[in-house]
Amino acid sequence: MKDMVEGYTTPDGRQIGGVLMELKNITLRFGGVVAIKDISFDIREGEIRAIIGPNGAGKSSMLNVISGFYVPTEGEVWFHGQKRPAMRPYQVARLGIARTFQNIALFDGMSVLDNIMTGRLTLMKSGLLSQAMWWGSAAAEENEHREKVEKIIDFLEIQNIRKTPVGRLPYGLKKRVELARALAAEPKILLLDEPMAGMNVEEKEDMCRFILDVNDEFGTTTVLIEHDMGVVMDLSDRVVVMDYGRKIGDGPPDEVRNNQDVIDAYLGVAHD
Ligand SMILES: Nc1ncnc2c1ncn2[C@@H]1O[C@H](COP(=O)(O)OP(=O)(O)OP(=O)(O)O)[C@@H](O)[C@H]1O
Repeated sequence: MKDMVEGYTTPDGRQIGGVLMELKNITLRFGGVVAIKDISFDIREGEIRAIIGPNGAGKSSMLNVISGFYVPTEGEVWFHGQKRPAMRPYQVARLGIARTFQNIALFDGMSVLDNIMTGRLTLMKSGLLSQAMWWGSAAAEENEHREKVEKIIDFLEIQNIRKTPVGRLPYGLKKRVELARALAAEPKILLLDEPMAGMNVEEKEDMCRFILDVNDEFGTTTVLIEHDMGVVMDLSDRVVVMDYGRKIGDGPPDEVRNNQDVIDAYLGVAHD
């Protein structure tokens, strides 16, 4: 049963905690285009939260508001019980929000290991110069970062490609490396923008398993956009449904699946 203050227990017995982030009456305009219209929802500690909707519904825009890439025209973002001021994306990243991208954004010429290490940049204390010179505390710090990264590499079962340049990897593995890099930042909230896009069935199954295992092992709160309905319904604890910038549904997968507005939106039924 859901307890809106303390959290709730999922049907598979996982304990979901209190509210970690709250989006309050978010509106986002691009000139005359209203990408998001007065949407509110929350994200709870340990939850896998999906945002779905037809093309152009405003899902990526919403993810960009959460990641700080877009500042909403109206409305507020609350994180850890405090209103988040307008920030640059790197400042939001330092708060513990990491993401993957719809189109893979890795450094093709760099090894898997080095790509994942870039995920730790926001956590590094010593400057680039002392790191480059391998000076004192920088050396100790780098060892610590390496250990964390190796743990993630083991966890995501990519040991055998750790030295391979990313450009040589098949698509499904590149997506896994992106997940690894985002995890390297030890995020409080992990944002996944279409993590299964372009994957075959086997790759999708692997990615689903890893997302669930990450949630299990690290307790990471995850927000994902995904078009594959089977995946969304299997993975998520709660789903926000957007259509033409508005929220038309919000709840557990079964509830959302039976919501007539949601069914109409996906069937393309006209609305006012
Ligand atoms: N930078 C931008 N400038 C102008 N309009 C934009 C911008 N980004 C998004 N939009 C518009 O905002 C609306 C929502 O777009 P958004 O990309 O958020 O939808 P989406 O649900 O993620 O779509 P898709 O599933 O196709 O990726 C669309 O009408 C889009 O054209």
